[in-house]
Amino acid sequence: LQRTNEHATKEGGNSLSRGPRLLLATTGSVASIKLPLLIKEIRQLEPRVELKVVSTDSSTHFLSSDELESLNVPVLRDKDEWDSWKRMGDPVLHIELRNWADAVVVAPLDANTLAKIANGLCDNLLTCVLRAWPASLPVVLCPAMNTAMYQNPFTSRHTQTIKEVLPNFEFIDPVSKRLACGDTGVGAMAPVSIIAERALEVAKKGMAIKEHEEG
Ligand SMILES: CC(C)(CO)[C@@H](O)C(=O)NCCC(=O)N/C=C\S
Repeated sequence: LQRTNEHATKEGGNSLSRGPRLLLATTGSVASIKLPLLIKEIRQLEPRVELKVVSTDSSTHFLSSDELESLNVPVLRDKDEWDSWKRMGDPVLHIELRNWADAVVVAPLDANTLAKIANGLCDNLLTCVLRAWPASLPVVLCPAMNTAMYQNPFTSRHTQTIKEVLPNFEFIDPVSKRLACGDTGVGAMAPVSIIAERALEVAKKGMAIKEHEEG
């Protein structure tokens, strides 16, 4: 329980005393291997940033646990939700994270999670955070998938739906590069440098919005 309380906003901490709070998320794309690079880049740009990571169970195939340990960042998984709630009054992890973060960056966003967001599905920690996410705060989605998957009509339909229903969600589109399966084509996650720069911009914007809302 102690672990999850750390997500609660610190009472009395004035806004100048904290850096932007960024929730990074990885999903079931090979591009999840870029998480350590993304974290390093973000910390170089803004050493005061506070980071937490949510990794879907599919994503864990691409992230070795000892590599995650060395990242020196809390990585929350679906099981953490179940470990931390036993009875009424216990913290609800996806709400704790929703209240803690100034912005969310999903890098990489796999086709499955794109489809879930577009249809309001929330069957894991990440999609529950996004389903509860405030309309006033930013989310950045970085799709990454095989070209054939990216060209499937559902990709553009789901993307368009999200842009219409959730205008505070924005996309950093994939690029054409050599993919994990050997193909070369559109579907590779955008460059880490671009994602890191945008991640900090939206985290600072989210922090300012929250300060304004909290008065
Ligand atoms: C994996 C990485 C990061 C290597 O530079 C790049 O190719 C990428 O984002 N690929 C998109 C995901 C992918 O490849 N999918 C799986 C089957 S093709």
